[in-house]
Amino acid sequence: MISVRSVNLSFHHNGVRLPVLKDISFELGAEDSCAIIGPSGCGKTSLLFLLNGLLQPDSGAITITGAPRCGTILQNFGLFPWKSVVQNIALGLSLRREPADTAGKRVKGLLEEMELTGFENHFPGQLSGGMQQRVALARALAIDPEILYMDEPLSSLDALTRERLQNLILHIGRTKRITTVLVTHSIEEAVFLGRRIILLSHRPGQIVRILDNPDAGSRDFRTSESFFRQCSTLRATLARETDESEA
Ligand SMILES: Nc1ncnc2c1ncn2[C@@H]1O[C@H](COP(=O)(O)OP(=O)(O)OP(=O)(O)O)[C@@H](O)[C@H]1O
Repeated sequence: MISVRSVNLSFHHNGVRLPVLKDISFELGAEDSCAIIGPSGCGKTSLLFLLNGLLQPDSGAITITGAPRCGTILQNFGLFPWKSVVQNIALGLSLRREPADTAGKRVKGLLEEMELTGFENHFPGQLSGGMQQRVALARALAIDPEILYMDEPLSSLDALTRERLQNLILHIGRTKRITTVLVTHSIEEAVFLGRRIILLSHRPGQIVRILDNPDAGSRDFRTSESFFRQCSTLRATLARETDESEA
């Protein structure tokens, strides 16, 4: 469904070309769940932006079959502080000029699903981090996406809220049959949510390894032996990669 072939990306800054991603190739199938992890500044967000079309590669090709509907959750939730919960959730629907009655029903359903009923007219600044994240999730889900891109969606949350929302993302991905692509700094989160884990090197980011993680996909996985084993493998690979780049 998503095919990335020999993709290179660089930015130009003050007349200097800064290579950011180098020779990236991978494929994801429908309903796959993928986590992208790597050192700070290695190009994870840039890769996500290439996938969702916000950036174009210098060379190589990204092919996504079937023109699927895509939702994106940006770092720090990306909510509009001056818009209410309802207005934030309805944003994608308004942009698509969805009739008010269908949009209203959809938003009401999502408010219930994300346990936000009663907070319709609150502004993001009046909500906890976990609630803001549920608003961001509701907004991304409002357009009924087939692919959901998430850029460190849970990084600013406390441990338990983070686990609850990881469970929610897992549940949503499975029940709504959405392909999910998640950028994260957390080894545990990558292993819990990614059936395929793409590990990038230091900038310019190259794929060091794609780890198959077929047991991801159930809540119980978090406490299983296989989970801890996969976390150790990923941690060791990440540490090795960081050491080599700093040597
Ligand atoms: N628009 C831009 N113009 C110039 N340089 C940029 C631009 N966007 C990103 N960069 C640089 O490209 C590199 C990769 O950035 P990116 O945000 O993709 O990395 P990241 O792995 O997501 O980082 P982090 O883990 O810190 O969030 C960084 O060095 C960043 O400073």
